[in-house]
Amino acid sequence: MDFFEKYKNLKEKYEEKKIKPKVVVVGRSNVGKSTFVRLITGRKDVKVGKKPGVTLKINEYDMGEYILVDMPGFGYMAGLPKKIQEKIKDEIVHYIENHADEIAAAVQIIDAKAFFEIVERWEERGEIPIDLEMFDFITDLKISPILVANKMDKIKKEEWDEVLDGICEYLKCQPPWHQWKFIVPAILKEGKGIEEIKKKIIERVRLFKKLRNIE
Ligand SMILES: Nc1nc2c(ncn2[C@@H]2O[C@H](COP(=O)(O)OP(=O)(O)OP(=O)(O)O)[C@@H](O)[C@H]2O)c(=O)[nH]1
Ligand SMILES: [Mg+2]
Repeated sequence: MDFFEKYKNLKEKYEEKKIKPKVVVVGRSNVGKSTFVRLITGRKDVKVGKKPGVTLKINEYDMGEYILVDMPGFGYMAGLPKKIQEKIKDEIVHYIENHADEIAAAVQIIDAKAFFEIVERWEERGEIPIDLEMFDFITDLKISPILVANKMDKIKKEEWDEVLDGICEYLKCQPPWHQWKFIVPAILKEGKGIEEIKKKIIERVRLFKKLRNIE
């Protein structure tokens, strides 16, 4: 390979890297972020686990059209010192801030059942629940959200609408939930909801590229 060929390859590689949009996966610890990443990438080496705090590093996966970014969980993690929790949250916030103009979408995953308990507990203390804070943070940066209400298997089918409408209200969106295209109920451990999320990711990635004249 001569010098120019080598240079051309490098340049192409660099440009490819530069223009590939990112899709970040965020959520509290143990909500199913890595379960989702494992499903969508098909990679068996993505660790999932019963204990919170399984993923402590930011991991990037090349999905061809975009880069998928698996984040550590934010918020309380049993057995993890508060200082480390704060450090992780700062890392996530900085990553998103520093890459905001490259992020085509944020897949925010919540545990639909635990969500209410946690939100109420924080509000009683007069604090802004971290899930809502994260949602506001993402949307303030003009990043398109995909909110995945996971672990719906823990909720009776006849209560689904009520629960999803409740989540909607917390996000300051008027119910009914299904008028909002960004909310997806899911049971990721059974692969349910994954196709819907994939479709939404691709829609947003393509729109992102179109608006920026990429390709
Ligand atoms: N009941 C139920 N459990 C699920 C579902 N999806 C994932 N889980 C379980 O939730 C636990 C946590 O899953 P992970 O994917 O490791 O969660 P995470 O958000 O990556 O967690 P951290 O890396 O600790 O932040 C595992 O035991 C999963 O099997 C679901 O749809 N329903
Ligand atoms: Mg994880």
